[in-house]
Amino acid sequence: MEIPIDNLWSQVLERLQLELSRPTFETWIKTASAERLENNCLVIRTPNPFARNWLQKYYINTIANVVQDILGYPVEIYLTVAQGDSFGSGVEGETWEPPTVHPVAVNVGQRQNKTPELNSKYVFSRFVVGANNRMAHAAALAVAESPGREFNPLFLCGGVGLGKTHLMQAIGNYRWEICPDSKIFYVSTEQFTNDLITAIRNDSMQSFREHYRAADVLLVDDIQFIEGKEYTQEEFFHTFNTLHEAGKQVVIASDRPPNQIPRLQERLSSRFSMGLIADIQTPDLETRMAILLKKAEYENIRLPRDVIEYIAANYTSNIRELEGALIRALAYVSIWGLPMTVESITPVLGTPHQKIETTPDVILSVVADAFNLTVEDLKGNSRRREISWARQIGMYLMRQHTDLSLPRIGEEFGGKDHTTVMYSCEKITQLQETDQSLIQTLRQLSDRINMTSRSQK
Ligand SMILES: Nc1ncnc2c1ncn2[C@@H]1O[C@H](COP(=O)(O)OP(=O)(O)OP(=O)(O)O)[C@@H](O)[C@H]1O
Repeated sequence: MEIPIDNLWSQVLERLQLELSRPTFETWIKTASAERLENNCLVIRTPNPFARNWLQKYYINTIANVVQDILGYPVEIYLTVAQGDSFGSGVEGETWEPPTVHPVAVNVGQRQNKTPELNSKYVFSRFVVGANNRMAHAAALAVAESPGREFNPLFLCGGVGLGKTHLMQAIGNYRWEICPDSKIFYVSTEQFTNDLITAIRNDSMQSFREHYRAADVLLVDDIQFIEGKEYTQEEFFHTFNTLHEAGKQVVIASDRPPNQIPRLQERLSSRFSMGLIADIQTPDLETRMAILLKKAEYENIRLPRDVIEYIAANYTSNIRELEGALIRALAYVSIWGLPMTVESITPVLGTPHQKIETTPDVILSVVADAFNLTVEDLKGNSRRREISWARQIGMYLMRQHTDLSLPRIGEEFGGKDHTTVMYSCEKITQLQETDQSLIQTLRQLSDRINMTSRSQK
């Protein structure tokens, strides 16, 4: 017999209250409610789109595990947004929808599990055209309208997070709109190499070649990673030639022009240059503001002009970071019920040196919570990999967020030596030079530390 929904939810709350820190529980879990349980799907209602996104990102697995424990069978969790959310955003009764993706038919050798997909948000209508990307945009549109003609290959190049993937996938999405049967293959260079290795290992080179050479439009991302990979270059050269000769479109994205990719075979470099090389520069202030406006428009949110200007002025070189800043600002004001003003969002977007007063306990509990550990784990002596990793991150964050000396931080972590703290801080600092996801994790943890500290004032 099915358990009544209210009963189920109160059991879930009881369990989560024990598992999660108080601020996390109060902010994200307590404000949500269970709506119905149907066909092994539990629908949970959240107060606003940001709470939904946050739960989706950080706590969906924890909730699913607890529900499974209680019910004795696995359920899928669907998150919806309550009518009339606290932003007055006009998003009414928004329901959870699975993201629309266009799966690309892939069947190379044994590889069935990884299906590259096009992001349905990466369309031309969502791309803001400015002086920095005008040519790349026009070329992409021309290719989308008549593939295999004028610009073949189209080689898009530009720095990190400036819209290469967006434009490239917009071509794919556009083609799909017009011609749903066309074979659009989007692949990262790394994936191409992995497919090749799998095909060699499984003795299925024939199907690997047939697969890639059947594309109507081949979109290859991050081609700079092909450097020095002789066999991948060889195979890609032949794939490219076959497609090009058959009048099929190839679009390539890279963080630099072909002639600056080291250890790239000359014949490939010259083929990459025989169509059009269109570069994307960093956007100017007006374009960055227009991007924020467009983003807000799609999210149904009204943003004051000075807020847009403030964010755009502070995030100049990477649009992914610009978007991230907007999302963080929105989450912050939503959670604390603040008005959307420059003053409200400064603490969360301010410079890293702007510290909100916090305590070691807050940092310990935020870090423990984020890694599904306990504060005792962080203070203990276990050398289990996940525990020492979380401990190193915790030490680094304590150094960043407080004025405590290295020995004092060591004490907070159960009496560790100051050299251990120093080593951890140096290691985490160094890793950030190459690890984007670590930077993001640290930023999210910093936000949570700031939010929690603010709530305890
Ligand atoms: N002109 C634009 N208008 C609207 N959104 C944009 C624009 N340029 C980039 N973006 C957004 O910025 C984010 C990063 O873009 P994208 O992933 O395409 O960058 P990229 O150049 O491929 O980065 P990487 O080098 O890391 O692969 C995406 O969310 C994208 O939608």
